[in-house]
Amino acid sequence: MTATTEVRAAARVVDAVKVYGGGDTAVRALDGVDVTFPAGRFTAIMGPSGSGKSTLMHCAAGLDTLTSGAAYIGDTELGALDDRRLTLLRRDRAGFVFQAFNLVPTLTVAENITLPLDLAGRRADQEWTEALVDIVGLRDRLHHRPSELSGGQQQRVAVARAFAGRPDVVFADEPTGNLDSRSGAEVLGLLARAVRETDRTVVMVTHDPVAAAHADEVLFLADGRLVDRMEAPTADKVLDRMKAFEARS
Ligand SMILES: Nc1ncnc2c1ncn2[C@@H]1O[C@H](COP(=O)(O)OP(=O)(O)OP(=O)(O)O)[C@@H](O)[C@H]1O
Repeated sequence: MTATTEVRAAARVVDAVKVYGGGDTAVRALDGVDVTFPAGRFTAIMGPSGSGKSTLMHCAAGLDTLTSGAAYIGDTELGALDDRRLTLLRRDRAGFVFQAFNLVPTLTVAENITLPLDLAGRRADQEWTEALVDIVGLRDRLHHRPSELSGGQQQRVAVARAFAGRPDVVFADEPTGNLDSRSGAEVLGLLARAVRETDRTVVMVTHDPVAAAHADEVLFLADGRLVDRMEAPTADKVLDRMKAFEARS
């Protein structure tokens, strides 16, 4: 971090409420959440199953809409955009890593990495792409197809792809859910390194304390509310915090 005291928000939600359904069966998945995801930081969102983690991430990323409140990427309020402009904003200013790697099987690793840029008609920044390829350690796999890679390698391609367009923020939803612990640790290390070395922002949903420990800060949700946050997390500290929530509920 630099010496500046002002925190620039890569993304944020203000008094975010999300209600699914209506009447007796309505579910209040987010119940008045205020969260800032600081630029240049790796933030993990944790909480028990059903606490609203995915809902918060999807609404912050413009993949879903809030019932009330506001979500911003940078200074742009997502609720003020029509569908087309929202799609463009997601494409140009956000990156995504999901549990399923979502690579295109017929394209090479290199083509998968630059696919979002190609679809947007943007030219890949050669220097940036080269740096990403080195960060994720795929230089000798660039001309392979996804089926020729291990799961961990495929997810590393997805990480490079998410950062390819220099997005303001990369949203990762259980990015290690399909990986063994060693590959998972590698992917998390790469996410942390990409944040550090390229000054990007990552917001990651996880239920795994070991994964959360790779983040700079962990936010804890319970019943759709932000109940705690932890700087410089360790897996043990996160696990203890989670146990305390479970004991209370
Ligand atoms: N499309 C939907 N329709 C109705 N209810 C939903 C929908 N999506 C989520 N919910 C409900 O909203 C609440 C929050 O769900 P969400 O998926 O955000 O939680 P989560 O913390 O990500 O859970 P998990 O760790 O199990 O993935 C849950 O009670 C869930 O059942």
